[in-house]
Amino acid sequence: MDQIYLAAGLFSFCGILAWRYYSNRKKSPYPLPPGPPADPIIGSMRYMPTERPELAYIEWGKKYNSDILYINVLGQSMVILNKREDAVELLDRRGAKYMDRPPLPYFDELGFEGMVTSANNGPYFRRHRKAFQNGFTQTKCIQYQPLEENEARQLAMRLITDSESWMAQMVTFSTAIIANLAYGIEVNGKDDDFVKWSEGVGKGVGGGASASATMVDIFPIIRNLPQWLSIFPSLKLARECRPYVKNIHEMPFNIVKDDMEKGIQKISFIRSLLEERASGKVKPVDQLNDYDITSIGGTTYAAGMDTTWSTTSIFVLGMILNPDTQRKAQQEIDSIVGTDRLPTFADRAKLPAVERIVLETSLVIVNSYAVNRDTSTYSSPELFNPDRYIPVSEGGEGAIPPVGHFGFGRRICPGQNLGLNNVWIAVATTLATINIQKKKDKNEREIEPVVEMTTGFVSHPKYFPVEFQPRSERAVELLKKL
Ligand code: HEM
Repeated sequence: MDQIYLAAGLFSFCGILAWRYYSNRKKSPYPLPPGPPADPIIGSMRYMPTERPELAYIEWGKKYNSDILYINVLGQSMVILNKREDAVELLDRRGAKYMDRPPLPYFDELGFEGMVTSANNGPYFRRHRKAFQNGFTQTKCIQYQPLEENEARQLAMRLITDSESWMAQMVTFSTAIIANLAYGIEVNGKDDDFVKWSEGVGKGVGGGASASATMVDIFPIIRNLPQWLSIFPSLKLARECRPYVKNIHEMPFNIVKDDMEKGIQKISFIRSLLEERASGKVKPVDQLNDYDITSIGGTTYAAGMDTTWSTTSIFVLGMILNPDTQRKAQQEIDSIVGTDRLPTFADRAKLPAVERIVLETSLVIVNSYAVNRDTSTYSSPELFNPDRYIPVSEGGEGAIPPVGHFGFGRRICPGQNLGLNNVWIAVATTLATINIQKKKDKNEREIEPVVEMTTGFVSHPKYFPVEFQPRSERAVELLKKL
């Protein structure tokens, strides 16, 4: 009997593929952009890169002499944009037309069915987007600055005392900020449950390869396989990490509800949504039910945590490979902030060299990799060179800021004010107190970091050893004053 079902399943499956292949071929009245050759039925599947797809797309661009590429895998069409102008034109200017998302079965299997990131335009998308946009305006983000300053100082102290686990300290930093502002929960160090869950969620999100490219995305039917038949690596990974995703949705939400019932006063984003709902002043179209609020909380956690620690890790890499850039920013901090106190957000406008490092760090977020590696926009885009942004009037190149590291148009990251603040304060505080340098082996020889980025929805550098040397005893004293 099982064999009959299997044969029927395979037959229907091939039928669906053939139908998708032929209907797609017929539908195109205009010539398609160039791309890798396609085989019958499976399309260009055998050319699909499994690792670092953004690099393959750049190579295809050169090979087919086009900034816009087309690929069809199993009937699923994809257009790849390698050039800044095209991305801005299509995703910003004509954003209303291109704002929808393809189905993301891998992320659904992982437990992110409710995240706004995968929702298409409609009432659900609009009420979630509105909650984010209202919650994280530039003005609203000011209230989180004392929390961010405090966490950045704790981060610097932990980098000094436990350098080996520096990447886990970055995860702790971003988790501590998000857990506190979203739910009013305090996170205690890298062994806290919330940090462990963040690592589990990060592993699952990282396994998403480029969106829509895992086996689960290509053959969503395999989501029906029972647990014991999770034979495909992406299905197995999504199922392994699903409990962490469930935890970050449910546990903190229940803690907030519990606190409210017990009359415990703690300010948080999720609490403000629950209180707003209870006030009865919300328009029916913006009303959020428990599922909405739980999903908004889980999305805040996942979207804010992984991106922030990835960016701060890239900053560390940039600093050990570019000691002169580091010294220059430290000199700027010393001359503006002095050495008797630590930097705060009040110093931000007076620290342009630090700001340029934050900008340059953003240049390498995978989503915008190709568009920001265009040599007609940046000379030597492969170099970590924050000075490229120095205005022409001050003798610099006056390069324009990168685009796309916070997305585009109607889907632009609603947490960008908060995200940039988190990264800025981590960069400023670390540079003020620590020399970030290559670790030395037992023969006092510097260990060259092997620069390898992970493949995934959010890409980060793989672990490399670093030495975090306090700049002075005074700097350590200031950090200890917390
Ligand atoms: C340095 C930090 C951050 C970076 C680099 C970043 C980057 C991005 C990017 C590139 C997107 C677009 C993804 C896409 O088009 O599929 C995005 C979307 C999003 N981000 Fe961020 N983000 C950061 C921090 C945050 C924070 C702190 C929050 C939470 C408050 C947040 C919430 C979101 C949400 C909800 C979306 C989905 C928007 C939509 O689909 O309409 N992000 N982010």
